[in-house]
Amino acid sequence: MIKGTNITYSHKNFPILNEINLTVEFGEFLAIVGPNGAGKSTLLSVLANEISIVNPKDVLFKEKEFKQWNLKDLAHNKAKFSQHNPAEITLVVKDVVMMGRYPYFHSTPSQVDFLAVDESMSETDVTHLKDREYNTLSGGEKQRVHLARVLAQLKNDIHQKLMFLDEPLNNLDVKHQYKALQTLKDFTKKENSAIVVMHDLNLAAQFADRILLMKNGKVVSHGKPEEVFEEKTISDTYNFPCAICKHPLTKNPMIIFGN
Ligand SMILES: Nc1ncnc2c1ncn2[C@@H]1O[C@H](COP(=O)(O)OP(=O)(O)OP(=O)(O)O)[C@@H](O)[C@H]1O
Repeated sequence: MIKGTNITYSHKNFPILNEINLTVEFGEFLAIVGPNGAGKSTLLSVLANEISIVNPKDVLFKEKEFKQWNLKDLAHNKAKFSQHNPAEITLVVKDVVMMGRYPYFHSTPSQVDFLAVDESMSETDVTHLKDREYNTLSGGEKQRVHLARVLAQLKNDIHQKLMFLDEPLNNLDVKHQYKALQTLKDFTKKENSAIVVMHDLNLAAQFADRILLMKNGKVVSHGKPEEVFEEKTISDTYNFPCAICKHPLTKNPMIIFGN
């Protein structure tokens, strides 16, 4: 689906990413984790073609460089949920979600676009807010509106799509964190893929197929949750003690930080 080879990136001579290799397969949910400043968001931006790298051949999406893609096709095949959105958007909620459909129509949305918006608002539980001014929403509600917008962008008949999400769980309460992750899991079960930057290691262990653990712009470990979530690796990477046991219900690794 997407392949990164020796991805190296510096900003004004400040090295941020150092020879990162990764492959995300069709149907895979990859969680990128690691301490603050590890380079997670930068890596996601490089993979999503938001930041240019010296050698564009280092990132191949569906075996093509991004510059080989038609922009409209690209917008139908991949979407990104960003950590930072404009503070002010003077639209009502359903129109913000409709922004995700802009790659599909010129001036007037079709029934298909309205349906995609309705479905996405239902998936992130914002249907009851659809006529509210976006600017009056709470932080978590705004976050769910943007998630709906990104989901709406990829509602089409194309197979094997890719969603990038940078800390999508910020500001969400527990129920909505689980609902968002379940929606992403359902998306990946249909041969689509998701690359998600997240801080909650236990949620990553529960939902991700594979984990990419980063520190100082490098990959520390990459593999299944039970391979990556190992006591010494995690406490060394975060420079904080932890214990790891099996979750009593899910049997996934459960990380408990602190002494
Ligand atoms: N435009 C920039 N100019 C200078 N330094 C930058 C720039 N962008 C990122 N950095 C630095 O690169 C490093 C990686 O940043 P990045 O945002 O990718 O980390 P992160 O792992 O996503 O962190 P966090 O968990 O705090 O969101 C940080 O030290 C950051 O300060």
